[in-house]
Amino acid sequence: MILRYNELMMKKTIIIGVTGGSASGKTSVSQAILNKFPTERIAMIQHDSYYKNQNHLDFSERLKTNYDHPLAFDTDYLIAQLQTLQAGQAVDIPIYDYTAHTRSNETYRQNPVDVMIVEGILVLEDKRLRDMMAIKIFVDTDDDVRIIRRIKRDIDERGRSLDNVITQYLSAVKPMYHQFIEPTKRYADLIIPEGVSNVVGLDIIITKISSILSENDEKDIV
Ligand SMILES: Nc1ncnc2c1ncn2[C@@H]1O[C@H](COP(=O)(O)OP(=O)(O)O)[C@@H](O)[C@H]1O
Ligand SMILES: Nc1ccn([C@@H]2O[C@H](COP(=O)(O)O)[C@@H](O)[C@H]2O)c(=O)n1
Repeated sequence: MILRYNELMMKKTIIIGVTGGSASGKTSVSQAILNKFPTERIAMIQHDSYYKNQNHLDFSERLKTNYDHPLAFDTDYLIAQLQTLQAGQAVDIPIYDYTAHTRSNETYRQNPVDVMIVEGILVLEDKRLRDMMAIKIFVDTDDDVRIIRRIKRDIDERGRSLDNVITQYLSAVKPMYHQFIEPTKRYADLIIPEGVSNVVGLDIIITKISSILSENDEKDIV
């Protein structure tokens, strides 16, 4: 009985999934949440950090990968690293290079935190990952808004041409969204239209996280 009581009082990292289509505003929503809390209590891991390593492929071969398909990700590694964090140990997370279409040689150290946001287009697609999440959020933004944002971002930040963004959008991003991402909306606890502009939606999430952190503080006192 004492063991059961101790188990109940143990802190375990709460995982919050934030998904939605490409350029829907997942990162902006996650960042807006992070900004409200101390960095030692809440952090974000991006599924994109776990795109498979393609160092063994020529650049021209890397361009043929479908980056919007679940098989493009090493989700097993993400799950393993989340489990390590939940066991109270730090992990070294890969840093992805969108211009090279592969992992860089760098990693960054992530310490365990009370709340971990796991962000990405397919984080609700994998049942094992979904089952680790206490809260699941879908950022819902119209396709036309997303493609406009994506054109701008991919040209400014990810080393792409306009032709390249349009071809990739029509051949992979759009069909994969409808096949794999949009169907995961049904698993979401909260759907946030328009992402970070949705002040009420953000307030609800921030209030919920504040109460999770307060509960954890009470466990510290006991
Ligand atoms: N509500 C919004 N209004 C205007 N621009 C936005 C909004 N949300 C995101 N953006 C912009 O759209 C781009 C993609 O947003 P981001 O949050 O990185 O999306 P995702 O993580 O879903 O790909 C960024 O340039 C960001 O500044
Ligand atoms: N080498 C890569 C890897 C990924 N992408 C695209 O990134 C999108 C996911 O990132 P968001 O920030 O938009 O959620 C995804 O749609 C991939 O197409 C890429 O273009 N190249």
